[in-house]
Amino acid sequence: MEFDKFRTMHFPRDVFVGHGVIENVGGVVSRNLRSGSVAVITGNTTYSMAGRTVAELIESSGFDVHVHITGEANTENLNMAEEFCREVGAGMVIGVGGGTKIDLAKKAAYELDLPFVSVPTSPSHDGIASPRASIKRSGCNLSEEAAMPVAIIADTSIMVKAPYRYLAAGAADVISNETAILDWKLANRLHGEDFSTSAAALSQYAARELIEKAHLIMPGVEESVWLVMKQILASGTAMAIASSSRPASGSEHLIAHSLEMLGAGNSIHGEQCAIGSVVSMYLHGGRWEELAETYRKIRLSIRAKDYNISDITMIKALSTAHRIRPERYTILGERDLSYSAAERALEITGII
Ligand SMILES: NC(=O)C1=CN([C@@H]2O[C@H](COP(=O)(O)OP(=O)(O)OC[C@H]3O[C@@H](n4cnc5c(N)ncnc54)[C@H](OP(=O)(O)O)[C@@H]3O)[C@@H](O)[C@H]2O)C=CC1
Ligand SMILES: O=C(CO)COP(=O)(O)O
Ligand SMILES: [Zn+2]
Repeated sequence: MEFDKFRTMHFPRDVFVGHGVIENVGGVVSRNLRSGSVAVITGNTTYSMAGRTVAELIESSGFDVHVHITGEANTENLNMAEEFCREVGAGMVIGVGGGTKIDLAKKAAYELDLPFVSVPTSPSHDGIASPRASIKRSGCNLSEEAAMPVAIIADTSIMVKAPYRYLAAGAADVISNETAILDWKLANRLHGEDFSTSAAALSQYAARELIEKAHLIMPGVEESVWLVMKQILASGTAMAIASSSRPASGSEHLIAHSLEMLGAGNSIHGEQCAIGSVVSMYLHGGRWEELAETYRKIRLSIRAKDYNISDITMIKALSTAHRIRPERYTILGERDLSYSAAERALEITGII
């Protein structure tokens, strides 16, 4: 019998995590830059937190470096980042910042076929170590294929300075893998969707580690950033194995995306995923109370009103979330949840 299964996976060749690892940036450039200059994509705040240091370290290693300061991850800023890389003759793109700067750099590098290096300054979600980028297109921010970092330099002494809320959100993004895996298994059982045992095991391991160690996730503690960052890396690797966000994105992410489109108040990605995972676990008939308790331990609210999300918006977001990515089957099914069923699920779980 002929064996015609194949899959291509891309992994980083260097991963540096911990105190002061930013010092490794010069070495990373010399190992990965074949020709041209280095383009550093960063933000206003993150330039002073880390972007400037990255540029100085690269320059003092003898390379030509150019800095581009940008804003949110939308198509306009992506086009400008690509244009900048072309103008400066970039042979490598380095993203220094939170999720938005990493995604712009990652997608620009992918479009220009250049090596990409991720220097996250905030542990806000697992996209900082994955081959996926979320570029806002027509109000939607589903992740899309992008460059896998050739190197990740996650300096915990910089990341601990980001507001604690981002650390809790990053942890929640990984913890919410619990429901993503249940959804993936369901899609495999009901529709024969391809399932990777290794990607699922890694993704679930990352979530379980953070659930078991939630009491150690605290504001202002570098060790907590280390703990979460390790599992962000594991979750990103699971997505690299699957060449898809499937191991880390199921119904809870559909609810998060649905909220983004309908009005997510002042919530950020990981907080939306936390809310989504609790109600989704309830719909799966699983231990949603364990998830709710874990989020309480890491000081992350799952109450919609704490983010200025109205009950009506929350109910509508849950009820219609399945429409967002119809090809990715989840517990939300293929029809809108009835208003009363969605309302009941959200009331029982304490979200509204
Ligand atoms: N690729 C993927 O798979 C995923 C991507 N996303 C996307 O990621 C984005 C959200 O990322 P997120 O990190 O929350 O948002 P931002 O990149 O906007 O960062 C949030 C804020 O934190 C600041 N900041 C970052 N690091 C530090 C630090 N060390 N100290 C002080 N301030 C800091 C940033 O400054 P500055 O102004 O300099 O940027 C910014 O003002 C969204 O676009 C979302 O769609 C979400 C999930 C998955
Ligand atoms: O946020 C992600 C994984 O945590 C990416 O998920 P999406 O592909 O649903 O955008
Ligand atoms: Zn996510």
